[in-house]
Amino acid sequence: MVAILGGGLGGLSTAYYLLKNNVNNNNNLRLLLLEATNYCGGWIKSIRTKDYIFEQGPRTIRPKGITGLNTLNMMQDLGLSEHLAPISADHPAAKNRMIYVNQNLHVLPSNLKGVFQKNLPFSKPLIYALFNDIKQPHKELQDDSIYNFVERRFGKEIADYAIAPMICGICAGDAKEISVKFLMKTLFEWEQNHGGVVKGMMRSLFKSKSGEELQLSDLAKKSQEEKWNVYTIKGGLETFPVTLCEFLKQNEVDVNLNTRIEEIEFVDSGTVLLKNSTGETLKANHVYSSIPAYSLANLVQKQHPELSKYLNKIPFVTVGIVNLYFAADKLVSPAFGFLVPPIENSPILGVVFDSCCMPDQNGTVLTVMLGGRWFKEKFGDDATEKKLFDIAMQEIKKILNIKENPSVYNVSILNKCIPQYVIGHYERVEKIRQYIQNNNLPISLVGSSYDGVGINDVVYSAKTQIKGDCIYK
Ligand SMILES: C=Cc1c2[nH]c(c1C)Cc1[nH]c(c(CCC(=O)O)c1C)Cc1[nH]c(c(C)c1CCC(=O)O)Cc1[nH]c(c(C)c1C=C)C2
Repeated sequence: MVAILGGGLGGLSTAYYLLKNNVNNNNNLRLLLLEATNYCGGWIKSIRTKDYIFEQGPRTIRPKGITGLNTLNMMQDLGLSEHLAPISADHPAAKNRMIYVNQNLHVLPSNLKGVFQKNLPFSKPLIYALFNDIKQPHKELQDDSIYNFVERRFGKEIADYAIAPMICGICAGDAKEISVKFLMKTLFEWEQNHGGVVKGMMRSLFKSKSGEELQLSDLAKKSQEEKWNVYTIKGGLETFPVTLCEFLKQNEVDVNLNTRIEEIEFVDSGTVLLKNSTGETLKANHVYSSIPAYSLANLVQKQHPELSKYLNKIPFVTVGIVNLYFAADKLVSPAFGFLVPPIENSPILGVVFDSCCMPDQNGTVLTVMLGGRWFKEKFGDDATEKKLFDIAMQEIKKILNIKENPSVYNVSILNKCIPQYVIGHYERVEKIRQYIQNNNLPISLVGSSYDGVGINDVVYSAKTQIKGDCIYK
């Protein structure tokens, strides 16, 4: 029996690929998914009514790259093809991404032409950043913060107004702490191996590309032909984990809700005991942990304090989400929304214009994101939903010039929801996996704590982890 800890997208995807593996290899491995709460889907949660959808976690998925195409293959397999709502590259939600600087909203360039023009708040056309890169001397490093790297190669304005807000949008984190390898591994390697980004890029143009071949589903091919930028799911993103969970149950995966594991004991390389909160002990041959690294740290603390210490070194941040529904239509211009660079020292991280990104919404739907890396600093230890709502309203009235109050709203505090891949993250994860291997522990690590925080990354890391675990072949 294989046990899967956690019923978020990481755990569900792990069960899905283990099931596929069973079918492909004619195995009959029993699969048991254990979820501590009464819901499968983790942070992906949608509140739907006939007029609006409030997304409490992620809202869009990227179709591109091997990880994006892989998720589309899974979507088709789950029968979700007709439920997807693509946003094409020329849609305002794809083109108009803004930042709020010096009390003004500025649209970021979205095409090559824009790179040659001067766009506020930048003092020069962005193309000048490449000259900066060519001029910079070589600096040998193992890792660096993404902010330092971009400031060094492309200048402070790009670091402050493009990269730092983008890091807020992706992981609600501080670019001065996040590893450059999180988003720019290839660029960093070009700098380290070839002395600069432009030099590395020129050399790579003459090298043949190699990568994993992925057989594309019709849906994945369609996304390429129609040039999708991102997509959502009609009726809310929650449809994805809910459908995936149903698929697993129909295929005889045991999904146990309200089952909180409190301790893990490794007996030998093929036996592991999972003790739950009611004092019951489950025996498995292998366990896949998709729960946050800090939760796993608690479970292994007694038997493997060193492993627990490494796991606890992966920090997480809390995000406040304020969803707002206004009956009036088009209160904002058509755009994806805006981000506030940390240098502006605002109480909010950004706002998504959901009614522009998602179909079938009457009126105006906005989501204000607050806190992240600065949650405690801005809101203290006793942040209340009322406090977050008041701040969100005050900011959107000021920035978007909205006069009315929302007809409906929802506030969620997502406690420790996004892992932070701080400097040294990848080496730390390597050390954790090395410890597991050296001690022959029958456990594999999946989920957002280790190999990528996005939806596509989480799905893909479940697939690659299972492929690498030779015990099932
Ligand atoms: C709970 C809040 C979340 C914030 N980021 C994420 C969540 C769940 C996760 C996330 N969002 C994006 C990515 C990148 C890769 C992907 O899968 O699409 C991840 C992992 C994309 C994204 N979401 C927002 C922005 C501005 C971006 C950046 C890229 C883009 O322009 O598409 C909206 C947004 N998310 C967060 C904030 C603070 C925010 C602000 C408007 C945090």
